Amino acid sequence: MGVLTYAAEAPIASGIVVAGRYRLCSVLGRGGMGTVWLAQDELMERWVAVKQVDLGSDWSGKTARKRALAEARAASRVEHPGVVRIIDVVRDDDQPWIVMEALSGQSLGAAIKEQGPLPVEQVVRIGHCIVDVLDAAHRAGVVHRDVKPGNVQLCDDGRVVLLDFGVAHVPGADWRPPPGGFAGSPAFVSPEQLQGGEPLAASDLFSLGATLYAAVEGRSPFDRGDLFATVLAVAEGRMTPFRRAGRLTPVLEGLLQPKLGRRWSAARTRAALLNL
Ligand SMILES: Nc1ncnc2c1ncn2[C@@H]1O[C@H](COP(=O)(O)OP(=O)(O)OP(=O)(O)O)[C@@H](O)[C@H]1O
Repeated sequence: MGVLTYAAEAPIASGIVVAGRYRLCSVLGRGGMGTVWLAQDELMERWVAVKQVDLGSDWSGKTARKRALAEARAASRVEHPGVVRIIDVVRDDDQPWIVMEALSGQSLGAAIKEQGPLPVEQVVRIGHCIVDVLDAAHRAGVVHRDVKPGNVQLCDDGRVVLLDFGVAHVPGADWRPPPGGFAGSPAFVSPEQLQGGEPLAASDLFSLGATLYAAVEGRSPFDRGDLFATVLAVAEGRMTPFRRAGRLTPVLEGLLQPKLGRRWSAARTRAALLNL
């Protein structure tokens, strides 16, 4: 099969075949919305990743199916090598599954956990890739809303890929996260997102700032160890002072501006990263 790097990791194929075609092999990762499996596409004879979307409290699977379709459509709308390629959305036993290209490597979140703070040059490169992806997404009308280290995949071939469009906003989409709460991850969301405001491209740039900060400093600028304290730190714009960011500091400060009018745009961020 195609991606040979998986051969060693993939154990004996399981007996579970999804949609008569995708044989589940091993778990690639788990998130709040479901489990991502490495699977063999027995028809095309290649490796794929399939995301088993949790049904939550809706046992009929109707909401989960809408959610899965919305996620797949949002990601498919952005044509960029830095966005995970969606192959299909299939239904098996009333459960929706998103079929994607299988990416090698590990998430940025896993890399930080394993290695601690990453070198500035590496974080500059990651920043470059993700700001480019976000710019493409925003031009396509998609706001990701959950940019964080766990959703950035560092592939073995150097590709940096944005994952998980599960709470992305697309105008006119059929499914939206329930109103009232906020979509995203507390330690990485912008203050305006926390207040449940309209989805804005600028909010993704704030989350990019928090993600790059976490990569270079080893933890989110607002992580206080418990949810309430973390949310308060975001709301009050109190970030932990920089210790390792070095020449990345002005870019991170620009992206992490709590006031929308002062926050750096994708173009300004890209230009600044180029000059570092
Ligand atoms: N296409 C893929 N190829 C390889 N690994 C993947 C792929 N998609 C996801 N993963 C792995 O699975 C993990 C969880 O994926 P994902 O973030 O899409 O799930 P989720 O349930 O939506 O998570 P969240 O908690 O952010 O909502 C990722 O951190 C990544 O390591």
